[in-house]
Amino acid sequence: MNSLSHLLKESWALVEDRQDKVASHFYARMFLSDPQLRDLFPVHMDVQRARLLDAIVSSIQTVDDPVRFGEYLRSLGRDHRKFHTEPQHYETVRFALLDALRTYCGEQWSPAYEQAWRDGYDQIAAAMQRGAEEDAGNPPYWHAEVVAHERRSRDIAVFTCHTMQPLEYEAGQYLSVETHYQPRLWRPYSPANARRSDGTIDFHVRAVGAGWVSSALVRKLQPGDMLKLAAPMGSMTLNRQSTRDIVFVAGGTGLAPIKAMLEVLAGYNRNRWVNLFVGARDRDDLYDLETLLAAAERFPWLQVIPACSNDPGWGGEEGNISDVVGRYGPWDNHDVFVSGSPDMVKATMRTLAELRVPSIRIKYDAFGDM
Ligand SMILES: NC(=O)C1=CN([C@@H]2O[C@H](COP(=O)(O)OP(=O)(O)OC[C@H]3O[C@@H](n4cnc5c(N)ncnc54)[C@H](O)[C@@H]3O)[C@@H](O)[C@H]2O)C=CC1
Repeated sequence: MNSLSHLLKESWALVEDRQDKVASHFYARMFLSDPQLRDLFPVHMDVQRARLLDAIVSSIQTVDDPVRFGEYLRSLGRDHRKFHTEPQHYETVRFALLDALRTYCGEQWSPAYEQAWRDGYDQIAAAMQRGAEEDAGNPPYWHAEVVAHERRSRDIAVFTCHTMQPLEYEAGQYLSVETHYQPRLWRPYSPANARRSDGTIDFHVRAVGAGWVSSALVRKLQPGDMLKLAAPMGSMTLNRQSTRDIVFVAGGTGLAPIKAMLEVLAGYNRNRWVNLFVGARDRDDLYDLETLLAAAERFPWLQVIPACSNDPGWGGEEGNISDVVGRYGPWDNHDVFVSGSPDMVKATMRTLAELRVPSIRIKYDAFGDM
């Protein structure tokens, strides 16, 4: 660890257990110095409170690996164009961040910490601004009209929208979505299809307890509604050069990006065997099984293994998908893609480690509950 990242981690550890208070102070300072910034955030700040600070702190802590995170930060900068972020906003955030840290570290704050946070923040801000500049030819976000909406289970919906301008993304990536039912709350979802020439995109969404956006997308959204979609992010994409067989592991609506990659493979694959493991709580939640089984009939290289974790006797594999994939191994010579809740991803990574799958062959994009 170089000294910059050591100083950042050491100083963050001093306030980590009071991060709620650090966040409140940070937002208060930010809105005080630039009241117009308040308009960029949702009405109910409690939902948002942890997000921006979390993102900054975890980004800053990656400064010791600029190659790996450079692209991530640039895409974050592109994504932030949806907020109409201006260069002076980065200054305001920097001021508020340092003030919050200084206040909560108290006497333990030192000039070395101050310099480390300034340098770390400047590096991420510069990478994000570069990303935003490179994307200047695209709109800050895309308008899309909902053209179809279907409830597939108690709380899962599949809907299709049509973007007014072309939106380029790679199968496996995600983009943030905003609906007028929950203004200024952006949540990430993955297109569930390869890019189409007609500009339509499918999304799979489950309404989860506190997820206001996901609930609105499942329960209120209807054809004719408009959505905003921000720039694509994420690195869970296919490598066309690879000749290795593939294992896809999907938990719940984490199936969406995997289905998009499967569609891309359907266009060119001849000789890579593909095993698709799909986990759901019960039979009702296997909301796309018929389409997947039809694809397996059509493509001899595809095998679909569905499993239910909470539906004893449903007639197929039982248990968490992370365990089911382990029962079918070894997978040490495969490219593996994992998509689902953060806990599902973690459990699957443990199984894959036990099966000695090299981590360099595993791709995942973990993002929080939606
Ligand atoms: N909608 C989208 O476009 C995308 C969604 N996701 C994520 O996928 C997740 C989908 O959630 P739900 O549909 O509610 O899934 P869920 O909670 O119903 O879980 C589905 C299956 O995943 C496995 N699983 C869940 N928790 C596990 C654990 N702790 N250990 C091992 N296996 C576990 C089990 O096999 C379970 O049956 C969300 O967290 C979402 O953020 C990820 C990528 C894209």
